Amino acid sequence: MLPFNQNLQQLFTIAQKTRKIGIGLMSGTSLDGLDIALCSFTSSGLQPQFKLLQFITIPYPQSFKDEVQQVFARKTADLEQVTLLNAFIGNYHGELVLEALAGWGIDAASVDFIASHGQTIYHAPQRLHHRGNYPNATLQIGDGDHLAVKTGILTISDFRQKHIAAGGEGAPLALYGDVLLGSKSGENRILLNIGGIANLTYLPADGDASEILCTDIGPGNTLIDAACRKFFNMAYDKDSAIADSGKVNEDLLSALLNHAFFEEEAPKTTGPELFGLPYVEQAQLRTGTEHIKNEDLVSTLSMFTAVAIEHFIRTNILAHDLHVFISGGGARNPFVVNHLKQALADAYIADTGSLGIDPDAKEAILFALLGNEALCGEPMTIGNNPAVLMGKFSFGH
Ligand SMILES: Nc1ncnc2c1ncn2[C@@H]1O[C@H](COP(=O)(O)OP(=O)(O)OP(=O)(O)O)[C@@H](O)[C@H]1O
Ligand SMILES: CC(=O)N[C@H]1[C@@H]2OC[C@@H](O2)[C@@H](O)[C@@H]1O[C@H](C)C(=O)O
Repeated sequence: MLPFNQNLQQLFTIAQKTRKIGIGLMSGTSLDGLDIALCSFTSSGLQPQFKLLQFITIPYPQSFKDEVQQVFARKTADLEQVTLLNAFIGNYHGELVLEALAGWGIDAASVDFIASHGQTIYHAPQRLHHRGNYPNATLQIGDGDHLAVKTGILTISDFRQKHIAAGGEGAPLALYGDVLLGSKSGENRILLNIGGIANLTYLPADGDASEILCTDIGPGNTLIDAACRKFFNMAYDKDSAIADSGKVNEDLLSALLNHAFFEEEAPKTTGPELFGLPYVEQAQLRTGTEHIKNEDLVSTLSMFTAVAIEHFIRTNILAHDLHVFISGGGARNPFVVNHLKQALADAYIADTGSLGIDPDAKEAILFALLGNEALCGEPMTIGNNPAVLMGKFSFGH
């Protein structure tokens, strides 16, 4: 036999294993920390036998958040900073994986793969960039080679590019995990994730793939967090204490809800590039609400998130007997969740914990699952969504 790259042999061996141990990594738009989910898989595809073995979120230090914020969702940024962060984040995430493994008393050599989302720094689907000649685009940094070499573990990364290459917007990828882990015959389900951006997957009771819908909805916590940072020097509105102490400004709320994105047909994606503080400031100028109390602003932004979700569900998902399962940090925001419970009074609403899926771990589990699919799955056809296996392979040696 001619000599060949032994990494390919390793890849083949791992793909053939009947039980794989994989780590899913998610660093979301909230920039709160790195979510690390250690999972085991004994199959792929429509009946994934999967177990969450360990989960941790390692919070980012403020200095790291500040460095990423310099380039995050900004139209102009220091290109040197982007370049440095790409390598730095890959290596840093590798260190955090080793730290988590040490904390769990698990040897890196017993982990078959890491599936890493990276850090989104800019999301630019055509519906946002409006530059005719350019395709849908998105950029996640924290290169997989650095993670692989740091940990010595096969790393699969940069999942979103293939989705775009196959006709999608690069998100939401939750579709693939939600269909596999969240479907239940006989129950109309919505899996709602309230992270920085809110998204949902609708899974109809009859499993009709043409009815399944997975889309971003609008802001999740991103605007609430931005206002808390700016006016209260706090990372977020813990247990919605600030929103509860303020009053919703109805004029500003109407102006915030008045954007073409909300009328566009789903599936669609968005990000803090659109729903950032400048969006709020423009709505305040239009309505003469620049001087409302900071507490009222946080109340109004929290209601904006809640009402955008409620409207989307009411107008797009006409099924009855809805069971809504919430995940993401927003599941712990009582102001938002209580509004949804009141406004969607006919629906059963709980967090994904009641499905056995830790609400904080759900997105990291998704990437572990996508990594497992990349190794040994088959492309899934779900309606008109891209039917592709995603992710790029990096080797530790
Ligand atoms: N106790 C709490 N009360 C209110 N809000 C909370 C609480 N805990 C977390 N959050 C919110 O959840 C956010 C973190 O959510 P999450 O980790 O799901 O975001 P993310 O993974 O960055 O999002 P995405 O994947 O959508 O980009 C925090 O920034 C905060 O706004
Ligand atoms: C480009 C990007 O990073 N998008 C994220 C973001 O955070 C929530 C929402 O916007 C979602 O579309 C996506 O993440 C999840 C994991 C997804 O792809 O399903």
